[in-house]
Amino acid sequence: MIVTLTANPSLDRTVMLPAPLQVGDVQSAASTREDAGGKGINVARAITAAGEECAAVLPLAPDDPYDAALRAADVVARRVAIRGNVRANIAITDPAGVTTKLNLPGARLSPDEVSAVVDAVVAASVGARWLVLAGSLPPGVGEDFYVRIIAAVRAARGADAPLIAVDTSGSALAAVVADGAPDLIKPNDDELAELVGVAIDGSDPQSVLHVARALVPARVGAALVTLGSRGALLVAAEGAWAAAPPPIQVVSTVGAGDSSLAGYVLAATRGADQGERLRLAVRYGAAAASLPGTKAPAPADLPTGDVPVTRLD
Ligand SMILES: O=P(O)(O)OC[C@@]1(O)O[C@H](CO)[C@@H](O)[C@@H]1O
Repeated sequence: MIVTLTANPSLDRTVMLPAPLQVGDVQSAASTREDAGGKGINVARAITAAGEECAAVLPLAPDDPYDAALRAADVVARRVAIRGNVRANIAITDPAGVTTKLNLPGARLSPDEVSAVVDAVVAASVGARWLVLAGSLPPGVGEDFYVRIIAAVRAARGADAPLIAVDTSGSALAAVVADGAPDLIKPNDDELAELVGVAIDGSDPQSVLHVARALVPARVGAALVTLGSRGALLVAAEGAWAAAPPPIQVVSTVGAGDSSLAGYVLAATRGADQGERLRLAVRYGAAAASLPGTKAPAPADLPTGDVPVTRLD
């Protein structure tokens, strides 16, 4: 069983343009779509589509329009009732796959709502093998929110606590790395550079590895560093690997990182070694990038091309 938390879900509206975006101009869209989004929901959709048991915890007002999209998304949701409404995030894509994204802050949670989310994650984590904490934090929860969740789950579950993966950025990621001892983080190269405070050349695997090694294994169990069209790096205690994606036609890059994380967790749950986890992560990321909007990939969407995995150290 895998559990995800989406503290800050979003109704993802994707506007598909027939030509590149012209900032400041009027343009007609070719089509639009709406997905129940937010990083933990996206991870849960990919994991569920792969046939693994998964529950997605999220704060959600009972009458929120987001719920209709969530019901269509085919995930087992554990809703924590709140008063505010889910934000709507906008993505604009063009025929070349260039994706422009506008993300809103999200609804503020009251202290009672924050506690209810923590309690819901602790309750959902019974019997879970992985807990995925994913996405930005909404106003009101505090930048150490994921640290608080990790501590609560580990205190409640003890030796049976799930492995914990975190996909976030900025101060929330800094807090987790400082005090949360997560089993896995999934930054992209920009997020990793901001975290460590040094420039990274994403085209040079050794540059990424050097920076990630400042964290792994001293502060986090492993780092899955996604590099967009260049693939990803996995840095673990026992070694580091790089993998390049197969050629694909990019449609929308929204959710590609989430699908990579889903691929890693799926492979880990099935007992795969680190190299195979990275390979599946890259295949899932590529599949998501080849789909429109925030559509999560199913196994049938995975690219058939080769994904070479190279050992780095
Ligand atoms: O503001 P956050 O939580 O960092 O990102 C939110 C978001 O961009 O992440 C997903 C793609 O990764 C989308 O479904 C969603 O709109």
